[in-house]
Amino acid sequence: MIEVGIVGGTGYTGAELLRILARHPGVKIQAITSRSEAGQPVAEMFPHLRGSLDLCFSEPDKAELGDCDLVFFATPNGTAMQSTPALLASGVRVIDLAADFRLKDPAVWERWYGMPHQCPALLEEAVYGLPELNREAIRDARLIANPGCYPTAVTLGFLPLVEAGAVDPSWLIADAKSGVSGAGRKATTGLLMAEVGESFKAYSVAGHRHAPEITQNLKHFAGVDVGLTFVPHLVPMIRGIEATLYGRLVDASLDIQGLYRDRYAGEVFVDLMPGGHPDTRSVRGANLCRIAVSQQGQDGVVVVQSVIDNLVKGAAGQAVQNMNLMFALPESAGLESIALLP
Ligand SMILES: NC(=O)C1=CN([C@@H]2O[C@H](COP(=O)(O)OP(=O)(O)OC[C@H]3O[C@@H](n4cnc5c(N)ncnc54)[C@H](OP(=O)(O)O)[C@@H]3O)[C@@H](O)[C@H]2O)C=CC1
Ligand SMILES: CC(=O)N[C@@H](CCC(=O)OP(=O)(O)O)C(=O)O
Repeated sequence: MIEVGIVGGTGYTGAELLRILARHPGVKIQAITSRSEAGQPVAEMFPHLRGSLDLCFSEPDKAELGDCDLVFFATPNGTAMQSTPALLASGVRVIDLAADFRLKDPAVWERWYGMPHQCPALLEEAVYGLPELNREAIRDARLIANPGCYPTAVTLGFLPLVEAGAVDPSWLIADAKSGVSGAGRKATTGLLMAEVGESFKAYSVAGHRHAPEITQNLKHFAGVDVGLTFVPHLVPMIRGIEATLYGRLVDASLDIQGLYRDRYAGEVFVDLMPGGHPDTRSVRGANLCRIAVSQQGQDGVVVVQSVIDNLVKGAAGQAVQNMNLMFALPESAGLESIALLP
């Protein structure tokens, strides 16, 4: 059994890790931290875990994380980088669900996250945990930077086109929409039901911190600079991201359906639809990115629709997929649940 610790067990991604790991056949949860709920039984806060998990929350500094095989950080940006060097030194592997190790350039990190990086020497070693891109490197990694939610939907949506050089890399548009759980569990006026219900708006139009992450990914497999316009929106639903992506085909006669089919052949957690319009509820609760691709008109504009559950393929499910690879378990262990309808 892999012995795991979770730092930040009361947040939405931490709770989702607990839901998945409580029934994972190869995992024993050793420690779950919360500063605000330390000492409280986890199943008292999360009754859906009654009978599945018999542990109390503990303070992060008392959780004996150094005895675990793996520690997940489901904490705000800038938290994992404080304790990751010591954990790695004691032989513990780390998966950070936040952004601390996603950007390779510490100056870019500081510009977008507003704080200096505490361990820039680890940025080179950290493996970006998108299995469909980095599967082999993930297997041997000590430190995984679990991708952001929008970057997962957008990168998987654009990947086949950009990797094949099939679109103009200087003209890529990502129009993305997220449910409110993407903003975490902390109380915020702007996330009250009366504020977000029956309304729909764009935000961070001047620049969002996921833009450099997506650009870093696309540039990596395009081999050239990319020009990306990324606009996130907040929609009145709880879970889910829908990203509508636009590119200009270099050759309008390209078989784009075939390109996607070949790229994602054998990928259990990417579903290419033959057409139609994937909706977020078709992936709710599932570790899946569902994609449809089409061409509009004769002028070579390709439109990709990519949907994920932000808390599953966009966070906790992807983290467990990475863990499975790191510990040579079946990649889909613990991740077989089908989406919930309605
Ligand atoms: N929500 C989403 O869809 C996604 C989130 N992420 C990222 O995952 C991370 C967690 O997100 P989410 O679950 O939504 O966040 P939440 O705000 O819902 O939860 C944060 C958790 O971290 C704990 N925490 C806060 N500060 C500290 C600290 N300094 N030291 C230790 N623990 C701390 C909190 O518990 P307590 O205060 O009691 O200790 C809480 O359990 C974030 O970095 C987020 O950006 C990534 C992809 C998607
Ligand atoms: C709806 C909403 O507010 N979404 C968050 C992004 C989700 C997130 O938690 O960001 P990471 O994936 O980088 O951790 C935002 O726009 O800041």
